[in-house]
Amino acid sequence: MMVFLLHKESNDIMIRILTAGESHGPMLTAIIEGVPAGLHITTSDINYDLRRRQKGFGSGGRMRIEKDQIQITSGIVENKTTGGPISLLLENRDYKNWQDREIAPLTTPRPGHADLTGAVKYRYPDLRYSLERASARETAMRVAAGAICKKLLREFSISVGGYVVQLGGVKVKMPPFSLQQCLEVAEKNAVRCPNEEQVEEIEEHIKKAMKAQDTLGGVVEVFAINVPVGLGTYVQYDRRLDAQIAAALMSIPAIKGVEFGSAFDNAKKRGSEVHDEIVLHNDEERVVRKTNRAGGVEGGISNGEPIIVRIAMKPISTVVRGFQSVNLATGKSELTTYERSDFCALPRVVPIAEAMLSIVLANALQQKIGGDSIAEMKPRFENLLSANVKDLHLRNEKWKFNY
Ligand SMILES: Cc1cc2nc3c(=O)[nH]c(=O)nc-3n(C[C@H](O)[C@H](O)[C@H](O)COP(=O)(O)O)c2cc1C
Ligand SMILES: C=C(O[C@@H]1CC(C(=O)O)=C[C@@H](OP(=O)(O)O)[C@H]1O)C(=O)O
Repeated sequence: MMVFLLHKESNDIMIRILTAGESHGPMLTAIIEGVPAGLHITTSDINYDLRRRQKGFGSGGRMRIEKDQIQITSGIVENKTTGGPISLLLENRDYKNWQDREIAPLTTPRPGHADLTGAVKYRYPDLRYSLERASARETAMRVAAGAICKKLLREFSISVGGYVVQLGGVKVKMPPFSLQQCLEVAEKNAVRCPNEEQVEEIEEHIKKAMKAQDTLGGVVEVFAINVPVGLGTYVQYDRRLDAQIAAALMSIPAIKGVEFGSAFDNAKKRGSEVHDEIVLHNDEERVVRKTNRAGGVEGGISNGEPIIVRIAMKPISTVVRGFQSVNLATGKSELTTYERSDFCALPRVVPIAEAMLSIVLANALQQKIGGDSIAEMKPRFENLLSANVKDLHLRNEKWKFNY
């Protein structure tokens, strides 16, 4: 029984996700490996977040075509995970509109897209191949996989959320709410703004850009609460929790900046104004922080404070007026052409960012405590939580650092 309760870091247990599919192909696929057995999952759990990913003011015509509904094809039997790989399918309803159509090749690369880089790298005969796979359509599968990871985290009372904190040049005046309350307010409006008083202003801002046939980006904040101390590690660069979170968030198409806590503001200040002082909690059994400017990670390890990360999205690259480019078939200078596009996808990035954060945290938790089933993980997690600074038994005598 003692062995059962011991938790050790295990690198071979891993939650891994692979997705496949083209934006206008018949369907998208995901395989999720490493989810422990016994986790309750229904299609509604996944569809809930898929619906959230489709909702957002500023979307283009495509979101009126797709009605994302997941199909579970393995790894979940009678609404419980088996521990085997989970496979998911999602139909692209737009496929039938492209099927059997004669499609002119795309030969003039659009700046801000993978058109040119992908075609040069893979030697494509048509730039469309790049956009088909680089498209953010694929993030639907990340959200589906993320919904499973979220459910796993929730078994351990860890919750993840997000909202918009800046849209284009409009900064949200953050209300004096908890992170969870901000999420709840934001979910009630189409721009995912945590301040009800600014919803109209933000919608107007998007409307103006749309009227000018232009596009917008902005900043999203994602958070995770009740994350235990000890996820991630500094022992190798790629195992640092902040590095893993940053990479996962940066992998979302059009995300070009990541900030932990108030990192960019901190950079302007003196150290004495920035670092989060350590104080005894009322019960004196554990230590907590007076502030959380670090955003919940120190030395690549979660420190028990909420993980708070902001991500910057560039304005959507496809603009109606077009950009100067070169037609690679004729060698002539040409304006890019416009087919269809989102004007602002920022509100829809919130569930995608939540999914990416959940995937990283679920994997880090699995690495920390291990376990093939929820039943096995639960006591290990309790053991992790009950550990506190008093258990450290730090020595209080002089010593020599000898090898
Ligand atoms: C939810 C979401 C929707 C997007 N919709 C569009 C779109 O309609 N038009 C567009 O040009 N880019 C859109 N993008 C961004 C492109 O996918 C992205 O800029 C492009 O693939 C190049 O990748 P990069 O910006 O990461 O370099 C969207 C991104 C996200 C996250
Ligand atoms: C399909 C989705 O997003 C798409 C992402 C995208 C891009 O270039 O990334 C371009 C648009 O697609 P289309 O070219 O078909 O209009 C978006 O609608 C989705 O989010 O499900």
